[in-house]
Amino acid sequence: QEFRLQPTPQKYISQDDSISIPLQYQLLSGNSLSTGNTLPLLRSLMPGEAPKAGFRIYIGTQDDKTVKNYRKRIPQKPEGYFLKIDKDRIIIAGADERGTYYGVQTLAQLLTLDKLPLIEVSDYPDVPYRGVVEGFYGTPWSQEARMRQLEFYGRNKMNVYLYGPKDDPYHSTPHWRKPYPAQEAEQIKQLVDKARENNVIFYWAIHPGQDIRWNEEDRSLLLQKFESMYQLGVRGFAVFFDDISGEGTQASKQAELLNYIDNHFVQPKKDVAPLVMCPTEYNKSWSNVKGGYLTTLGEQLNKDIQIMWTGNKVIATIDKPTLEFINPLIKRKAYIWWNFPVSDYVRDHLLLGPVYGNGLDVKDEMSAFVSNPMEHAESSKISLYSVADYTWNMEKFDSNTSWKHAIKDLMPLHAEYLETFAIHNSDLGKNGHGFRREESTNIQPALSALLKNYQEKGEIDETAYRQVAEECRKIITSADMLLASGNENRPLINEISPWLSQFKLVGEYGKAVLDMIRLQRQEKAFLPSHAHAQALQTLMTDNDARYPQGVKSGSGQLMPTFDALFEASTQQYNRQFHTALNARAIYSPYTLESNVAQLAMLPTQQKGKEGSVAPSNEVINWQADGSLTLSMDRPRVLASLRIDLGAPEETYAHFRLETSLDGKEWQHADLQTAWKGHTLQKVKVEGRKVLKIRLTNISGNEQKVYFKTFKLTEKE
Ligand SMILES: CCCC(=O)N[C@H]1/C(=N/OC(=O)Nc2ccccc2)O[C@H](CO)[C@@H](O)[C@@H]1O
Repeated sequence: QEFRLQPTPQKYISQDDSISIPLQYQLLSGNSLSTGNTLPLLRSLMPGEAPKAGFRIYIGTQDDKTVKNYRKRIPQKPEGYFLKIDKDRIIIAGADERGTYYGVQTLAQLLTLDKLPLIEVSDYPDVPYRGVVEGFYGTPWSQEARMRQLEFYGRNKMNVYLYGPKDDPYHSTPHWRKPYPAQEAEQIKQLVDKARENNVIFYWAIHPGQDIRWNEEDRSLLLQKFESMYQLGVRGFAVFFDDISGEGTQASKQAELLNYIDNHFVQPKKDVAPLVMCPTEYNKSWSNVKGGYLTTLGEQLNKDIQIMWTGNKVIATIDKPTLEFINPLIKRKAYIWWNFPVSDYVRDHLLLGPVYGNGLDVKDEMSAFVSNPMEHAESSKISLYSVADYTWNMEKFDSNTSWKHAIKDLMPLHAEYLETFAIHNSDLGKNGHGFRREESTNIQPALSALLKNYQEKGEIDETAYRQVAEECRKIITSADMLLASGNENRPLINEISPWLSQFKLVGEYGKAVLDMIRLQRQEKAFLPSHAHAQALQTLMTDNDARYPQGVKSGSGQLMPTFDALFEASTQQYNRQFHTALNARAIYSPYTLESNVAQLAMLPTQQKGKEGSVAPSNEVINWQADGSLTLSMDRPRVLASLRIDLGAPEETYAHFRLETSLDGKEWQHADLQTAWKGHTLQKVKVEGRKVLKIRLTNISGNEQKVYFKTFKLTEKE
């Protein structure tokens, strides 16, 4: 693709002329820039500063006399800037310090061209706060990953990063009251310094709700913790009340605490960004408007306190009606927490597709738009690049153009291969939130034409066949090219390599299945392709041992089509040659349904005769009457069932275990008698034929348990 500025500027005028990049220049900079990272950035980009040089660079904010002649050209918007490149000078004039910094970031992109175009850019962001909330369940990002992220945000004009990883014990229960130990504190300080260098506001979030008490003591402990973070350099603070139950959920208490923090900490400090809070009712499907939680916050919270919102559901795209619902209730513009590309509820999938589905007409209805990303930091950059683009200049946002450039930005030398990989690894698969994404859009018409013609008429659509064969070749090549891409983006390849290996198998499987439908009338030649296809199916399901969360690739369109063609051609062959070849593609025959949200996200796995639900690494808040149901694709005879809730014996008395052959009639299975003294229950289900297994909390109260083992073995 041709060159573009990222994000798309509000106004860009080109004189269709250019100059060679000045090797020497005289710098006239305003006093306002004497601190901060704007001048260091400029000097790192253009090292030829010389007092007597003819070429001049004028840089400053609108109060500086160095840019007073251009004052009127500066957009009067926060973070706005005016950038002009002329034959003998460059002017970078910002409405404020961050705007000037952004002007330099835009210049940095132009300096990657062979010659500097003579242009004028008048630019500013549509959405005031733009960035990322590290707010997912699962392995928090590493220090190195976070440092790289902050540089990425500086380059893409994102101005906030909210630190709130659910699994950091000092962010949430049990240690939110305690200061960080020295080592972790030093790491936070490093991040804060890196954020300042990239003009990003580092927000530190606290998640006290699970056990906060509404008293003087906890309030002062929370303020002391904020004070200790302030000493580390933190200048942005957030309080998250999401995913909690009990006392902590009262709106008036939450408002009282937040106003106190605002009045006694944020305002008096003068150099702290507006306080941000995440409400307990943070999406429409969970809100009970009549209950008054949101209106209480709206009425009682100080006006400058920001209130987060994920939309009509936990995972949802944001459109005008979404904001027309929430803004009047909270009496301010919602601070959008967008739960994409977060994948902590579909950890076997990578979400690398385009950012789409959010309204382009909502720039004035939100105070912020921050993305909750995947635990895979580098992989998340495909989406984050587009979020930066969307929030800076919303009306000009083009999902597909942005996606292509995001990929080129991530791996310029392997962009075409990464694009092939990304387009086939974008859907989430079935999940508890019901949120899906398009996948394999480039080849989807050929896949459905090929399958339709074959299934309905037993014929091969030659055009579709050729296109699918070509795509399989590209898939195999792309996987190898990316795995062998060396150090272009080693951190990215380290994250995605399990999926790259799986992706290659998907390509091979497609080729084998195409051979099968081609050779289906040839009694001997068909067999090796059938055998190879089965071998590939086995290899594609075997990876679970190495990766407990599972590794799925091409699960939206490619695999369902290839599996359907495998089954149809084998059935056809069996009919024609009176054989009994296995005509069932191996895929996980187990599906999980649960109304316990933290369980609903867990993938199921099959290894030979073993079927299991992936273990969870967090405490499960198993609500009263909450249940988990494991369903098979067909009735199977059990040899054993092992359940480990990581809790003492008596806990199992709170649960009822049942099996069913039809999903209607349920038989009790005894959890208690199986195994004295250990937490691992070996349930006596020997020889029982089941279609479904269900575990229910019948205690009438919420149970806190671990979900360590839920594993069945089938009889041979
Ligand atoms: C303002 C947004 C709060 C939020 O989204 N919280 C979590 C979140 N909460 O969603 C739930 O469904 N949470 C939940 C519901 C009931 C019981 C326990 C957790 O979903 C995201 C995707 O899984 C997680 O990454 C988030 O940390």
